[in-house]
Amino acid sequence: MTAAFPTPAADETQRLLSPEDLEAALRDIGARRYHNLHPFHRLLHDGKLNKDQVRAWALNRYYYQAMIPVKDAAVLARMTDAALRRVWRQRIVDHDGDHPGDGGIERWLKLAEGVGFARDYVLSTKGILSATRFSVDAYVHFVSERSLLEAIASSLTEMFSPTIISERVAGMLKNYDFITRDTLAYFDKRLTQAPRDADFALDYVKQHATTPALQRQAMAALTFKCNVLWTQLDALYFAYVAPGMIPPDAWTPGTGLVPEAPAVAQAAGTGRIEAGHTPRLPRGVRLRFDETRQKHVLLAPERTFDLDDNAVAVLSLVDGQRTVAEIAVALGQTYAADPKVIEGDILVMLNDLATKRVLER
Ligand SMILES: O=C(O)c1cc(C(=O)O)c2c(n1)C(=O)C(=O)c1cc(C(=O)O)[nH]c1-2
Repeated sequence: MTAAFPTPAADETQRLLSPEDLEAALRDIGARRYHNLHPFHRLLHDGKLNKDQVRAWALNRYYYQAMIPVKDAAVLARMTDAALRRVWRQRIVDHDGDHPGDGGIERWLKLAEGVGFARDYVLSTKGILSATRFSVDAYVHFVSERSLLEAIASSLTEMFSPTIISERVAGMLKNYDFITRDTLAYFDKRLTQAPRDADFALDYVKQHATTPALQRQAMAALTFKCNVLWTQLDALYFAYVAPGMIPPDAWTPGTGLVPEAPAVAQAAGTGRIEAGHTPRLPRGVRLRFDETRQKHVLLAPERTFDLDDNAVAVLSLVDGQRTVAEIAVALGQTYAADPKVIEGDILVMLNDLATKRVLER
């Protein structure tokens, strides 16, 4: 099965690397293949995703988080040395916690809830992409079937995670107004857990990869794991960014969420929009055509809302001059429809936008 992995050049295959050179070779794999380089992460960290795309990331990544302790239990089951198990079992405790309400998985659920998901929907894993499931499950199978050295080496992506985590937390806090420090609390603990885990795993690999063949296996295991992470982002990009082809049964925007509180419009001071009001876009909110995704969006500071054709037709007439009733008459003429019926529909739509604070009267 190792044929599936890239074969090193012939003169490299027989050479035993010093532990330092082995570490350098492993770091080089990360420098070229770690998921910080993936375009989806670049968009995520730079604030270029809309809220639904961030939601898709949080939802799918939940499956990775939930399966990490399953993976680590499989690694633990390969260990015949009690001292080794004592160290490794901490990883399971970190994710599961010591009691209900504690641990990394719980903190990831908070992150998913923080971006709007209903907890039960996330827990059900119903909406995750099949490709996410395939990649994560492949990781669990890998550590169950390969040698202990390969299982441990495959966790070495964590050598590179502190950098990406710092970049992600800073970028998301700066670029998305729906993300708070509380929502991202998951990552606080990882900043100390990941280096501790990675140092241990790296020492183990440097000590136990004592032949050229074993060193190649360790490198291939890390390459495989980089691919586990990379393919998850490929799948997210394909489904939710471009071409935006969401597979059957995967999460679609608008589902699995906790309904937004109806009082938000009032709290935001916008008030309900009625037929006689003249709606307008608040300062900083613009109607724009997104060339990449070939659709109209409403661009608000640090947020983007996808618009359907009806919303675009209405918002093209929202100019701070026309009343809702006048907009309904204009659209009634364009579409040869009863303005009163249109007015009712427009009011629902406009008030929904007002609730999201991208429209005011
Ligand atoms: O946020 C990230 O980019 C990131 C990356 C990785 C990784 O490199 O595998 C892990 C995590 N986070 C993480 O939170 C985590 O618990 C984790 C466990 C493992 C592992 O292979 O055992 N990797 C990672």
